[in-house]
Amino acid sequence: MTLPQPEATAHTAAVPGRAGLLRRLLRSPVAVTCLVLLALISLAGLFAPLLTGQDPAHTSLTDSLAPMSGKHPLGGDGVGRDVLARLLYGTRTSLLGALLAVAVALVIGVPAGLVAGYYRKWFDAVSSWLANLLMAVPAIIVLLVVMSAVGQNTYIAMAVFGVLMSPGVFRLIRASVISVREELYVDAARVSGLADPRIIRRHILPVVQAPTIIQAAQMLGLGIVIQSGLEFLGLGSADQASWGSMLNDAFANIYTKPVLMVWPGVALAVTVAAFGLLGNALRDALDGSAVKARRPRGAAARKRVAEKKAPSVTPETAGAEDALLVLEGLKVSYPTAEGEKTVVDGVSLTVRRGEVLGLVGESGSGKSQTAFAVLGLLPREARVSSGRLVFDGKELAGLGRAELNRYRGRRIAYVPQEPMSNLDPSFRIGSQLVEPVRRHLGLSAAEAKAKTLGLLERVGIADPERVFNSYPHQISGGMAQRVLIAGAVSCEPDLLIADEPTTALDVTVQAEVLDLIRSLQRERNMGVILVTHDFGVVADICDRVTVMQTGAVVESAPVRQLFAEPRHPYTRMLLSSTLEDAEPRPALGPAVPASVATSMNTARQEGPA
Ligand SMILES: Nc1ncnc2c1ncn2[C@@H]1O[C@H](COP(=O)(O)OP(=O)(O)OP(=O)(O)O)[C@@H](O)[C@H]1O
Repeated sequence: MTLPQPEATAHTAAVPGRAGLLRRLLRSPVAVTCLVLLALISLAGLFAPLLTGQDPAHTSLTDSLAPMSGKHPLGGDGVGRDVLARLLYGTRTSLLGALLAVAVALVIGVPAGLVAGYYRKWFDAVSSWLANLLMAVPAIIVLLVVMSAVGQNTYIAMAVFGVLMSPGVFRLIRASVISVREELYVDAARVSGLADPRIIRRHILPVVQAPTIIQAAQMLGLGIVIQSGLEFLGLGSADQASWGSMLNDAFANIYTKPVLMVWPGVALAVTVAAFGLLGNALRDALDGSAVKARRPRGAAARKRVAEKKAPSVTPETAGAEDALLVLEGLKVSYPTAEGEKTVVDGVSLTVRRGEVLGLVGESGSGKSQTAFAVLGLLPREARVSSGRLVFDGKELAGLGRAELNRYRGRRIAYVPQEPMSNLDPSFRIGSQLVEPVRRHLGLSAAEAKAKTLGLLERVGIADPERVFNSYPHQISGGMAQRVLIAGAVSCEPDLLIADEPTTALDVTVQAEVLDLIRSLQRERNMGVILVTHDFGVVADICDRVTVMQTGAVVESAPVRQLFAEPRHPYTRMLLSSTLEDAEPRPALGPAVPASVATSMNTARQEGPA
């Protein structure tokens, strides 16, 4: 069945890619000026032997403080060395020294920040402690000690300075990774079974590259200043021309020939300012291209039901013969300042093949936490214990991430609440859908594309080719949810977990998306866990319902039975607040009584529970 597609394309603007970034950068006069200046300075250093025939280290007492002449276009310094030659060759020393320091800082800081931010745990604790320690050490003292130990070698000093700058890079990268690893599209990538290195390469690195480039530009300027400072203090290599050593010589002759200060001073000021301003221009150009607003997952619990908890009614027990998923005694808690807070308390449920299980309860009752526990997606700080978590006869509790990835995406799929946040804004939809298909089903690129286009058509997208080539911001929310449903069923999963899949959509699109999930479920005989707080949705498509209150299951029953005879006071309270005055009628057909579904749809549209 191909569904109608009422939702229109939201935007048609192109996503700014690398070419877009360069274009924007080149539109900034400041950036262009800085780039031109830095290119000229670099070329001057590179082609120094062609630009001057003088040896920068050659001293001649007769040329001491010589005025400008054909032989010495910028004159001679205190010991008769050619100032122009020293300026040109000094460019090499300054730029190479700064580049070395930045390279060392990035080589240490970037991988350490990535690992600490992504994996956290002991590595994060140890590396953060080391970073704090290094930042507390006064850099100049360390450099002086190193130079007195290893001799006056500028490059060794700059490599050590790179080590001292690495904590800054580490902190920046770690903070960027932590903010992006909680993004829903990163969770979605995990759920689709992608391995960590791939997630880091595709979803994390593109986000951290912008701050890294900006930081590198700033550090280059700083590196040049520090390197010149050391040379000015006379701590550099004596036989090496550098802007710092030129300043040192100029300072010694400041009263007799003050102009000697001008050349290295101008070179230093222009280069450092160009790096700083280029960093700012890069930041401006990148602004807005990283669409990374962090969205909180799940809503905070709203008002608690005043009603005292009654004992649970027909709690779910395992053991159904055709059980696809058996969860027993799941407990999830979080450490808080007031002690441990239990948010899921002994939840048991069973999903059979081809069955849609509705998981209902008010906001904060623990539905999403239960679903995330099955998916292995709970935050690291969560303490999880469960008697059993058995999927298709295999115990999943305690499996490592790599083993879990054999199930996630391939056999257990996930449809999230907020479709847009689950698509990475920097990649085309096609590439996001094709990758898990290729990985899990081992298809070639062409086969995976053909399959994906077929799926997009199947989920009711009228122009699959266009959507395949679009970026997420170019499609509507309803279309994005169809895309995610296509992605979820692409590897033919046995179990689909849909966490409030229609909450973020408008009412007309909600019904279509529910229809789609139901028809795909029947077509593929999938087990489905549908997390919702909406009894109308339950009535529409569920076979059985499990009701949760404050982290525990209070009632579990076939859907018709639950609507006809709700036994737990909490279920009755939820139903009455949903149905208002509507009377549930006895069953009319094989699924939920049509009248119940209709009345509840009406209630749902008129006012939510
Ligand atoms: N990282 C966390 N740390 C502490 N408590 C948390 C954390 N994540 C969720 N919780 C708490 O767990 C409880 C259950 O949350 P959950 O998201 O499962 O509720 P829900 O029933 O799905 O509600 P909703 O429909 O609003 O999403 C809530 O009280 C929530 O505040």
